[in-house]
Amino acid sequence: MGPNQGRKARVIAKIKGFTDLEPEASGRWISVHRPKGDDSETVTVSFGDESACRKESYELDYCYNHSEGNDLIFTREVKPLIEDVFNGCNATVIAYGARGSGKTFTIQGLEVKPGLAVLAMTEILSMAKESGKLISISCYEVLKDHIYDLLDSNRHEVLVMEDVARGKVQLKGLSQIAVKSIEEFQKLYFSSQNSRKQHISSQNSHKQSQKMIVEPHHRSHKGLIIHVFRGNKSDALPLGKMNFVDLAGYEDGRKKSIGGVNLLENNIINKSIYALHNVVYALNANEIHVPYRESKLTRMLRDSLGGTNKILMITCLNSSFCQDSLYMANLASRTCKVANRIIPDSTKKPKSMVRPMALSSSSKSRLTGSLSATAAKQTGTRVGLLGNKANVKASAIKGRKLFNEACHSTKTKKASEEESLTLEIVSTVTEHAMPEEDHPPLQAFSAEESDVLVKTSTQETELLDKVKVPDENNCEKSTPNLNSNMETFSFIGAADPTIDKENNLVSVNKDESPPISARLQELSNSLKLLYSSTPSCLEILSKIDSSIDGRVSSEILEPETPKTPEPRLPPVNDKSEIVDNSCSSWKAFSAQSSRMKNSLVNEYLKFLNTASKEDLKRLKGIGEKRATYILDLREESPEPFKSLDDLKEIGMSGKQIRGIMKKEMGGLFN
Ligand SMILES: Nc1ncnc2c1ncn2[C@@H]1O[C@H](COP(=O)(O)OP(=O)(O)OP(=O)(O)O)[C@@H](O)[C@H]1O
Repeated sequence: MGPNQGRKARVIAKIKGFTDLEPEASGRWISVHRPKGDDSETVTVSFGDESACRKESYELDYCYNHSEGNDLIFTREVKPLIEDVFNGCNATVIAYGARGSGKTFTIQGLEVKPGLAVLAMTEILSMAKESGKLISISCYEVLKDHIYDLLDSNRHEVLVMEDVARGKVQLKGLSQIAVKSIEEFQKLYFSSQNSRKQHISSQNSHKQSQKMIVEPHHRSHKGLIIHVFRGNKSDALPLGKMNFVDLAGYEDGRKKSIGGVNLLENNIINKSIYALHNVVYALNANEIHVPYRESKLTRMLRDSLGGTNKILMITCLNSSFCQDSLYMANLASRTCKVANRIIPDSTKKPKSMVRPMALSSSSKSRLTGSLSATAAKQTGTRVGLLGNKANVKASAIKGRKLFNEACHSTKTKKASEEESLTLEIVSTVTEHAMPEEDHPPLQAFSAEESDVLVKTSTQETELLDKVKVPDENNCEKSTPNLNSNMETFSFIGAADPTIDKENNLVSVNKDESPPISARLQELSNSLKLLYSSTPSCLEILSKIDSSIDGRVSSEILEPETPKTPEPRLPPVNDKSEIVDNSCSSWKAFSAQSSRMKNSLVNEYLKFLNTASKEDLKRLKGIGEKRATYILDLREESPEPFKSLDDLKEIGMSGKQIRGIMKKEMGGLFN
């Protein structure tokens, strides 16, 4: 593996080999410049044939050309990661790129031309045999932000359960099957990856499957997890794991026709590709806030991405002209960059190269799936409420990253260390404040319940007990297969040393929001504080409240942390004093008040975007029907409510919305 410049993720590219249908001459579209040959620290990938007056160039960590095969990529890039896994780290290899760019060929391969996962498994099994380690695998797919178990004949949905305090993730319902030979692995792996169509036709009566039948062009991310244990007995603890992810092909959502592919599905896919790049960018740039929560995939991979774990991003590039490959190379190059690496060439992109990442309006974003809009808003809300400088800084950094052309992280190392230190203290307190035996039960929670902090240690032990290994002496009998009694279990390692402090700390303090009730309470307290220090403000506030109009929703700004006003306050019950002497106080208060209202509006919208059905029904004006409709909207788009105007979509008039907001917010003073 080439030099990594101190970054945890390496971003490389692979130009697809030629198939019989593609003439080799078409490969001239991409050229690679390696200044120091194989030892180049970075390479430049240029697009455009020789006659083109202008070439697009991108800098990446490395690029394998069309004639370089999976064997070479394995030896140089993946093999070193396997050593890390046997030393207790997690590693993740992710292939992404335009449709048909060779992702599956790279990860899975063909029976005669094994892909990286198969080559890795061969090596892992050989190392496990030598060192007496148990190996098991899990296969899953992420379809429209839902995860399904591919080793289970019923394709059960898998739930992501997070032990936020420990930075661990449990994938509840995900099968693990112990494997001892490469043949056994290939049989399981290949059939799991290729058998979805059969599954659909054989499960016609199943509701979920029926849904899939009407969408024959569905695409999904597919993943393989290779689990390495410390020993070879069923009670062995996990040592490390290796993930292989074959992301669904990128396709520009603005194309007039995307070949019959569901636009919404395409947007969800693209959004999750961007989300993954945001996470890798944040990790590479050592940022404090890592936006794991922006997609199901990043949430589920969280414990493999952070800390000392390793990531290999493989950008698969079509060998003949493909605009989507250009986008992907552009994205890869941004992910690859850290603050001190600016590539003059790739910053001069035509507008079309950046538009997919720009902020979009509320209604448009539902179609275009603009990640940056979502990210900025979500983070802003969280940051504003946590009310700490480090958070604000993290938000600012985040807002600038991948999806802002000119800016890069400017956070100094010192600042980062200071922030980490603060976080570490908080984390330690959290750990010690809750004795092991007092941990509440492990809970499965979906995206809408994901703000809840969950502790898992006792359950981990229980789950570990359930790990089953094929009988040493009767491998044939105990080897599970897809159609027989598979040993299905889900667990997370009780003493997994690979979960690092960084990841843990970020989880506790940066990435999690308190539940909505706590967040509203916090705002309520700020308002009460403000009110108690300026009794006359209640009157002013009520005037302001009654003047809330549609503009609030369309002018939602990045919310800021409410601050308790500093200025000296006029005597109680003396309104004339207020009028005469508090012009600047009034301005401060007025600005503060509108910030708080914006915060509340954002919280309200966030709640609508994330809350469970039961919680939704607690809101005034939202009954069973509306709650169900809201959940339906969220199925279609992960964040349907971006401004109060969007509430019109659930049949609420502007007047109703204002009334509801007034009642909800008014309730804070009860
Ligand atoms: N290096 C290569 N050499 C020869 N053929 C290749 C190579 N890479 C890919 N192919 C062939 O190109 C076709 C598309 O490749 P593949 O299915 O891996 O693309 P993909 O990116 O996974 O597609 P999708 O986006 O649809 O998932 C396949 O027929 C595959 O066998």
